[in-house]
Amino acid sequence: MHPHIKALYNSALKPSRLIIGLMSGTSLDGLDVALCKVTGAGLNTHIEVLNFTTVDYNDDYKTKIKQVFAKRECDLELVTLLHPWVGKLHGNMVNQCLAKWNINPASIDVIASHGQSIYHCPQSQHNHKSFTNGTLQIGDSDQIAVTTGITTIGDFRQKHIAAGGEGAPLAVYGDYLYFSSAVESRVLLNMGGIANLTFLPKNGDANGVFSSDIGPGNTIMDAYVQQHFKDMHYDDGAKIAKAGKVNTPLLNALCNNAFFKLPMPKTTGPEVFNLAYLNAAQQLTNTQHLSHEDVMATLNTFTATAIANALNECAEREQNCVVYASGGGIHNPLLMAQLTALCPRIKAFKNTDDLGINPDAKEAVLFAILANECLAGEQQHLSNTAQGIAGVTMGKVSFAD
Ligand SMILES: Nc1ncnc2c1ncn2[C@@H]1O[C@H](COP(=O)(O)OP(=O)(O)OP(=O)(O)O)[C@@H](O)[C@H]1O
Ligand SMILES: CC(=O)N[C@H]1[C@@H]2OC[C@@H](O2)[C@@H](O)[C@@H]1O[C@H](C)C(=O)O
Repeated sequence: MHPHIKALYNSALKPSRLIIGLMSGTSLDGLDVALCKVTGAGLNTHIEVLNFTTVDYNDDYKTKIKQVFAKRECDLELVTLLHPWVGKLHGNMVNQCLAKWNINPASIDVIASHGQSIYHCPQSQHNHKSFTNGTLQIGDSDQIAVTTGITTIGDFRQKHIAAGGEGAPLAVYGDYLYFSSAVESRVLLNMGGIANLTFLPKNGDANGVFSSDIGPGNTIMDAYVQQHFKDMHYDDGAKIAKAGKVNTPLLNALCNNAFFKLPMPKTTGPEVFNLAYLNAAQQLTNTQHLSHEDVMATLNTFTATAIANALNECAEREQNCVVYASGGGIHNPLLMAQLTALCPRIKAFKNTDDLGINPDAKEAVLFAILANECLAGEQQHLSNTAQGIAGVTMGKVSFAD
């Protein structure tokens, strides 16, 4: 037997494994690195996050990725070069974290790497009759494995697509295994660049479970701030939005998009919700003259409205749903206040902290769970074609040498 296969086999047999989850989201703020002790598998999974950090990206990374990010047309040579370059960078970032945490790389069973999404196009979004769904993540796992010396499982989304899914949201698998409750109906709400939710009705009935993107999270607000406010990446504490007034015609135009009319589950991305989307809505409503504060106030309310509509749909399906939020949006006080006001039928708004997972680390932890399932899961517990949940094991294995 190849020694790497033997090592993986031994890892799979252990009662618990050390797995580093890596997530690089659509906000391009940094690489989330979560060192997890994962015990068991399937519905008996237990997670302890031993260390978590976000390694900030420098301007060079952001500039390079933005040249190809969510762009229908771009330099294919640059995409080809970025794939190994991002992988190597992520590998180096893991090495830095391990050194800082004083952890021997040999003690890590595997790295679980999401990579950097650069384009996402479900069938509902592209106009090619001869294609189904597509998504592309760069940051080659072979580079991470060779750079760190640690076996790396990556490229999770392609199997989902191969099995008929849209390649996202994958959160549903980990959310179901880790957060479902027999006594409480839960909605796991993540507000990163794009907002998504997982609906977990109480009683553990897997047939009612689904996960869906629901609209922009921070993506348009971030893009607007970056375009108009020098050296700012986002609207810290919603200070800009709080100083403005919502423009109703612009808000209505922003809310008028085919994506919002599709039933859940569905996926989207910054390919749709971007500055061009805002510009088109401003032109339509003749609101190009608005102050930056008024635009940000309107964008904040647009984001809250789209999220609230989806949460209210969940509240109609199950009474007394409790929302457990995660992602950078939880740090936006205006967004959170609007959500609470717009969702009177949601029993309570909490953070995943209340369930033992740091809300900023949640997505990186989810990929650690997916890698754990790839390695030690005995079978796929969740499968529901009608809800876009492919009953497959995801992830590709890269060895260090
Ligand atoms: N103090 C704060 N005030 C307002 N907004 C904040 C604050 N802190 C973080 N955010 C928002 O959270 C964003 C980062 O969120 P997060 O790291 O969850 O995104 P991501 O993982 O890249 O996204 P995705 O889940 O779509 O892949 C920031 O760009 C910003 O918009
Ligand atoms: C293609 C892609 O990277 N999609 C991300 C993005 O960020 C949030 C939302 O859009 C979600 O669909 C997905 O990530 C999470 C981790 C998921 O798959 O569950």
